[in-house]
Amino acid sequence: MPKTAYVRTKPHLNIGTMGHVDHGKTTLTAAITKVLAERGSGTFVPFDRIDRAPEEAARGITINIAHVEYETDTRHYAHVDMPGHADYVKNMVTGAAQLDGAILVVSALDGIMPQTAEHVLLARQVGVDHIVVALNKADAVDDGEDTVLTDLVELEVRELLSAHGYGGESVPVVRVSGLRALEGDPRWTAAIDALLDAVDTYVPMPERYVDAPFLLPVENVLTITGRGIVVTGAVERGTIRVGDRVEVLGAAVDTVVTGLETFGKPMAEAQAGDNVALLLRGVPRDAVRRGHIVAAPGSVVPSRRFSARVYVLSSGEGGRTTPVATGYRPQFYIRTADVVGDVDLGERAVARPGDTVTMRVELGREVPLEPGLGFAIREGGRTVGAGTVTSVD
Ligand SMILES: Nc1nc2c(ncn2[C@@H]2O[C@H](COP(=O)(O)OP(=O)(O)OP(=O)(O)O)[C@@H](O)[C@H]2O)c(=O)[nH]1
Ligand SMILES: [Mg+2]
Repeated sequence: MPKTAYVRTKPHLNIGTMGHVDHGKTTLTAAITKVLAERGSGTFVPFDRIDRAPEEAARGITINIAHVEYETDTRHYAHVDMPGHADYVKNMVTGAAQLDGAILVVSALDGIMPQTAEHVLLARQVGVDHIVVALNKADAVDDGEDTVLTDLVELEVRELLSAHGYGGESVPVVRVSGLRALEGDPRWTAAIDALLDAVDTYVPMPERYVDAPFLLPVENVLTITGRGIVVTGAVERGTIRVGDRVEVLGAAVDTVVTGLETFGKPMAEAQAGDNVALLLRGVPRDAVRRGHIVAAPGSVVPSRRFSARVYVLSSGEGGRTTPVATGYRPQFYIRTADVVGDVDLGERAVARPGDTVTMRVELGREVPLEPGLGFAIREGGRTVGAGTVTSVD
């Protein structure tokens, strides 16, 4: 049976759930799809279809990012559910790199925890401009007559967001219970509606550069035996049609797009902002990986060297306790890529935790770079710095 084609009837945005492990991101994601399915706009995606890898089920945590789609009255959304566990921040960064806005999930029982703060910092760095807060597990807080405990958590979250330039006073904070909404409790399904209204109104439709040369940072790669490979990700800019030629930077591959889909629905044309799967003809398995870039041929020149302004996280923010010096070689997280890089601090030579410095970086491999591009610096499983490219050398 031929699959039904994707019909673009509403503006499309990419959002996602982030926050500390176990605060309820996957439960909330399932609840959102359930509430909307009952409104007749989308399909319910149960919890175990989001965390579906055997290791995820066994450990009760999210490891891989998962995508679901849904529609509100005014918009079509691709929603990325990201892992909260400290060991999988790598995967979280890949998910966040595609977002137009994020839902920060904070358990009202626990308040801000280390990955709550780390995710906010990383979101800022990879270019997520708008955050809406879901104060989850509101059903479980023993607040008695007033809501003093939850009020304190809310205050704390607003301060955290302000500290990272998100204007915490004006960020919508909605008290929800993903778990009770999934069970159909009307008080809490109404809270999901309120959360979606906040996302619809607070996260603006970003400008889409549909006329720019095509660029898509690869999030995932699948092999279809005999047909080629499929790469998935969000289109950063431009437009692509079946039959268009592309190159894969990082893999040194020239090829043709032979199929295009979004959430299993074929499309003739994908444009900036769309979350898509591209079928690429004749590309050997294993040639393309997460972090590579699919682009219009000749449209970008990748480079290894750049200058940047970098904030070195303080130890209180989970960063290093000792200074970094010229010769330091951490991992740089740029779009969906992570690449090792050599740091040169010039005459300054050292940077202490808490400092903002200018540095030159030489990456281990070429990636497309441009002034203004944000990135994170990680080392030994923790985030130690956040920066912005100032010039490409
Ligand atoms: N009481 C209560 N429990 C909840 C709520 N939402 C989630 N939980 C419980 O919290 C636990 C963690 O929920 P998940 O949805 O897996 O949390 P998560 O944030 O996706 O976790 P990671 O993806 O591993 O970071 C589960 O036992 C849920 O049943 C809620 O609104 N109220
Ligand atoms: Mg989860």
